[in-house]
Amino acid sequence: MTLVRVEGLTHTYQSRPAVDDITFTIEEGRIVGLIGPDGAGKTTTMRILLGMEHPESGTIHLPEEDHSHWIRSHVGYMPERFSLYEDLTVEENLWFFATVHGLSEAQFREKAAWLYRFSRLEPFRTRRAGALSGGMKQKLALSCALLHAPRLLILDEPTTGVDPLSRKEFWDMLDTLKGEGMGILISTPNLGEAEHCDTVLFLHEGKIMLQGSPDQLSGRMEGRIFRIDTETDPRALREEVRRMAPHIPCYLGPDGLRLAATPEELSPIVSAGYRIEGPLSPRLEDAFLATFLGIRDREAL
Ligand SMILES: Nc1ncnc2c1ncn2[C@@H]1O[C@H](COP(=O)(O)OP(=O)(O)OP(=O)(O)O)[C@@H](O)[C@H]1O
Repeated sequence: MTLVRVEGLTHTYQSRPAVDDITFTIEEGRIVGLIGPDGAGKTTTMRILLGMEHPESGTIHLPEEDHSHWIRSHVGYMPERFSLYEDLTVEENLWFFATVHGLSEAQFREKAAWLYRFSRLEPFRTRRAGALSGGMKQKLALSCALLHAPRLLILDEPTTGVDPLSRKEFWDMLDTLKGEGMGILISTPNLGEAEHCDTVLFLHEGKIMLQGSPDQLSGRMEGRIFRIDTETDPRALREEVRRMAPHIPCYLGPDGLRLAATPEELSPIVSAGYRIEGPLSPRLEDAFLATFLGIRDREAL
């Protein structure tokens, strides 16, 4: 079932579009990722969906006519900044949010028991939230957002600044929730996390530059990814290639300098004597970086 359908959403701050004509849907049991650098429009998109900001144009369809009621009843939200009470313990924070959502004490006890198992926060229930690690704080914030059993979760950069192990645990939790049918909208500046999403929206200056499943997006680069070994100075090599072929997106990867181009476009580099390998099997990161660098280079030319 479709939980949210957004069509042509546009919002401007001081005559600069923060969100520019974006359209997407969120289904039950699916994770939609808003991927993009700082200022791309991820938070603004979420704030509009939550009714905190009124879009200049575009429409939002939710399963109920009364949007405010549906959002209050069925949406769990984790804002970008830690928004819990640092002086309250883990349990007191959970209890506070349970009362906000009108849970009875018995309902709270049942839900908290499940959340403690789910988030593995049980041993820390009497610890002040301010004394938790970054990863545990995020698990507590997620637990608070889950107390009223939402159907849709909106998570604004929940894994930024979180250590890799906690980040993996956090994504495991999201996969479990997805398996139970929850729809999830998550934002991140981290390209690696996009692999976990069913649909990825790559935003740049408020516009969707790429949209699709990770396989669809990497598939677009089939036959277009090549590499050169960077045995000497990788950055110097990148600058040299950019000088020879300024319109070809190239970026340093773990296996050398990667180039996104057709074999014909690579001919000036081959003629200069560089040994180019490929085409390689494209990664999702190739689709993002080639698109982003392609736009930036076009703007610079
Ligand atoms: N309240 C505001 N007033 C003016 N400009 C704003 C406001 N909120 C956001 N913007 C601008 O809108 C654009 C999109 O910001 P937004 O916060 O949605 O991006 P983001 O992708 O979430 O990045 P970040 O992670 O930095 O928040 C940016 O250029 C930002 O400066």
